[in-house]
Amino acid sequence: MSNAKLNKVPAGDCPQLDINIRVSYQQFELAINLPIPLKGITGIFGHSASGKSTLLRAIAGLEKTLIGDITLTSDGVADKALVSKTLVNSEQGYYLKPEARQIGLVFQNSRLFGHLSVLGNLEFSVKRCKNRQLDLNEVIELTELTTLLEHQVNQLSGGQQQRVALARAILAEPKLLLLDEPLSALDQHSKTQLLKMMLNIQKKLNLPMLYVSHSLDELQQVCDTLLVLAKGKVVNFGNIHQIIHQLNNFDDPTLIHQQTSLSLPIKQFNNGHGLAVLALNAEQDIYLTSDKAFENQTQLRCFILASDISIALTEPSNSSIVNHLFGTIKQISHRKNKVLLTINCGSQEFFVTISAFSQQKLSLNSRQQVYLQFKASAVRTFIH
Ligand SMILES: Nc1ncnc2c1ncn2[C@@H]1O[C@H](COP(=O)(O)OP(=O)(O)OP(=O)(O)O)[C@@H](O)[C@H]1O
Repeated sequence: MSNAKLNKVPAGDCPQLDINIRVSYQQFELAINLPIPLKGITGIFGHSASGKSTLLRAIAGLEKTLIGDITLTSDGVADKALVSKTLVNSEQGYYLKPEARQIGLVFQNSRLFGHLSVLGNLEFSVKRCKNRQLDLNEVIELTELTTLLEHQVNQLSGGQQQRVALARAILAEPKLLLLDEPLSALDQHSKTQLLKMMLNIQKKLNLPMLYVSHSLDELQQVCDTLLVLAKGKVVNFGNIHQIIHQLNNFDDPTLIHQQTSLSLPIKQFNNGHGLAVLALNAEQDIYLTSDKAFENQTQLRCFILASDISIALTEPSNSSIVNHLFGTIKQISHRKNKVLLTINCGSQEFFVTISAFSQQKLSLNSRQQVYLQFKASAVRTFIH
């Protein structure tokens, strides 16, 4: 048991997962060497068969052929100081069993106990949890299951079942929660409800989550950090907005829609004309269609598709388009008959696609000063 011994690491550091592994199948190899700071919700994104689920399974202890090591550094139970725990170290022949890892899992189709009620499923999880700290009623409230407790789980909708799966995973009091496409079988309303719930649970319980999805749209709503996989390898890892901007120039044009991804402070919920105002920087604002839901927030996550922004050489004055930003072209990248412009508006980068024809017509060059224009309706937000 020497590897399971809890080695204290200096307090003040953040919880972290240190991964240095290889998982080999006949046609596929996952090779990851990466420390993942466990802050908030980390998205794991990539095409189908890029290795996202294999990575989660390796962390959970479900990949027996794994070579390498994984260490989880998290809060201790007694004094909250950080402690590191080896989950696997193949060189030393050490594999901690999945149930001893303190890692929760929610899948696309989480298998609940069909013969038990919602409450029965939750109580089962409570009974198995040692050193219980969480209050069952608090978790029931967080997952909005109060009115469903007596229902049989096989009579619930997909969204309701996923909420039970989430509650059950949380009640095991994991140090880390792994979510593998938990929303993919749900309708839009249930997706939005669950995303809001995940965010709330993450904050209230300070529970780090790794969230696998092939939908960037879902990840953008809740994740602070993004890990991108391609063919079993890490392509990018870091702040979600920066990573999305790096992916704009990625070789594979099918991975994302090229865009500017932003989190900005709300200056005004409604300017009296149905538009909300976001502060881009000291000099420039962004206008977007106002929504009542903005009133509870101080910061807004939003994105603008590169194809929704156009370029003018002089400031447009006789236009119905409300957003005119002044910027300097930083980079011009050609792809077939399209051109991707990276434009600095203050310290914020914007991404704009125009035709090669337009670029020639305007004789655009790097370091040239231009105006970006886009409608209020082109600023897409995530409303919870
Ligand atoms: N048990 C296994 N035996 C052989 N090959 C496997 C096994 N499990 C996964 N693979 C292969 O590993 C690759 C990565 O699979 P994985 O499920 O991790 O991808 P993914 O990114 O999660 O894909 P998706 O988004 O479609 O769920 C695939 O090519 C898959 O066929």
